Amino acid sequence: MLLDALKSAVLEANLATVRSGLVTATFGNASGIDRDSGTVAIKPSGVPYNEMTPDQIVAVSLDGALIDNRMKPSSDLDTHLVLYRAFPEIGAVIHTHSTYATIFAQALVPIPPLGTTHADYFRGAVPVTRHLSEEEIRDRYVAATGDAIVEVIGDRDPLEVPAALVASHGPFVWGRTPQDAALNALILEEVARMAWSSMMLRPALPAIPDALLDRHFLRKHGAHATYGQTGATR
Ligand SMILES: O=C(CO)[C@@H](O)[C@@H](O)COP(=O)(O)O
Repeated sequence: MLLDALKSAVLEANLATVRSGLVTATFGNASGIDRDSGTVAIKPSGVPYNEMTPDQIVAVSLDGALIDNRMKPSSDLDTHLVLYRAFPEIGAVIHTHSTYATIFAQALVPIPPLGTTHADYFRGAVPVTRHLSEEEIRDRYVAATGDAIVEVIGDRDPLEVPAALVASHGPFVWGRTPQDAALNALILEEVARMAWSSMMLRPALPAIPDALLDRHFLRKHGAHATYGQTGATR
């Protein structure tokens, strides 16, 4: 993908998080990667979304070297880079402080799969990371945040659980494309809100048959599906 096209797609994903009500002020950040060149494009740090332009999107290499240095890259850059290096399947990463997902992150509670809406996008609970050690916080906070996400996803397919809640911080979400990641970030907030409300309505919730959850996920993302807005292509 040409760098200009990648920057435009990344800008659009950043603006989609605003339109979806997932970010306020300058919180959050979206990035995308062109796997052929190993170029990552990410939101500039601290720039108000309503003033953001494609040429302000910052390009860096997968090891973090600035390709163009007109703007300072997002302060969460190293988290995004850790995820791109660990998950070669993904093409975009989005971080938000969306309200309900952040409630679960602050409460250190995974988002449970309480319904088929969840199952359509996330295979199983959306996990919460561990807290970072004092040394990690002091010496390599942003990169260690990415390490904790990779650890909590473990050996699962990152495209089957395209999100994790960073303990006491907020969600990081990903997908095959910036558009896919923006949709996953929106759905994550929706299922977090549904789960929180269901848990308030009925604290002792009945279990859902795994067969129902699996059917919904595989129906949308079966082994030969194309992820993203268009859903399964089977
Ligand atoms: O996670 C946080 C702050 O906790 C960041 O998303 C937020 O400050 C946005 O920083 P950037 O503008 O991307 O550097």
